[in-house]
Amino acid sequence: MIETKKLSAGYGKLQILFEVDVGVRKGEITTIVGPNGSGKSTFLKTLFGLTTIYSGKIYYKGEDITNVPPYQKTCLGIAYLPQTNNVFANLTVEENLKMAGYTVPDEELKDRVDLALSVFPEIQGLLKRKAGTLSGGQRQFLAMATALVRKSELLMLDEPTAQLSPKLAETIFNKIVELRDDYGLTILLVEQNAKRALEISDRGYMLISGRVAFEGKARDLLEHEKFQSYFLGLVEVE
Ligand SMILES: Nc1ncnc2c1ncn2[C@@H]1O[C@H](COP(=O)(O)OP(=O)(O)OP(=O)(O)O)[C@@H](O)[C@H]1O
Repeated sequence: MIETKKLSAGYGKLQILFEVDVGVRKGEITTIVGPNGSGKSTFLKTLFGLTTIYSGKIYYKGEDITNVPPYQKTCLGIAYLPQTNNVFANLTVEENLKMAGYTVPDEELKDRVDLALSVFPEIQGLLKRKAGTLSGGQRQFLAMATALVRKSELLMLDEPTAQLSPKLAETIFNKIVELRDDYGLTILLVEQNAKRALEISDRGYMLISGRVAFEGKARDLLEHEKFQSYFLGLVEVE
């Protein structure tokens, strides 16, 4: 679905990613884990076109989209949900949902909003509330719901469970699984809660200092000695 080939990128002259090869398969959940500052968020930003690319390529459905600007990527079906500022704070929940489908005819927009609300009933009673007044979890639900209204095919989520209670985080993980299983979305996830994220994932990548340290089936990664050691803090990963 989306694939990078030897992708090197950063901010201005500050290089963060070094020849990163990642492949995200259609209909799967792929998770990127790694220590703080290893470049996980930068990788998502780079895929969406928000950093400086020095070399390498990004392919989406086989097409080279390395130099395609963010708004066109949205039109291609790519949704990027950053950790914060992922909704319009000054608009109501309802306005956010309608904005996501502003090019869609009214009748169809209504169907899409109804569908999004059936997946995220948590925001059904909040339609007239300004999005800026929502809790972190409710805002995350709304952000994911707007991707459904837009009919995005690839959803890139940057730490969607950050600062949420364990119970709410679990609900978010369940929604992500639902989006894959019931709506066929392809998901690329960056998560601090690496263990739980890999448990719901098909494939995983570990990024260390801007390089892919290892990759594989999520289950294999969970059982990988290096991974276990790293996350249990038993040994240093080189
Ligand atoms: N806008 C920016 N300008 C310059 N440097 C940045 C910018 N954003 C991030 N960085 C730097 O890029 C490096 C990688 O950061 P990034 O946020 O991608 O890591 P991460 O793996 O997502 O970390 P975390 O788990 O802490 O969110 C860090 O050294 C960070 O300071």
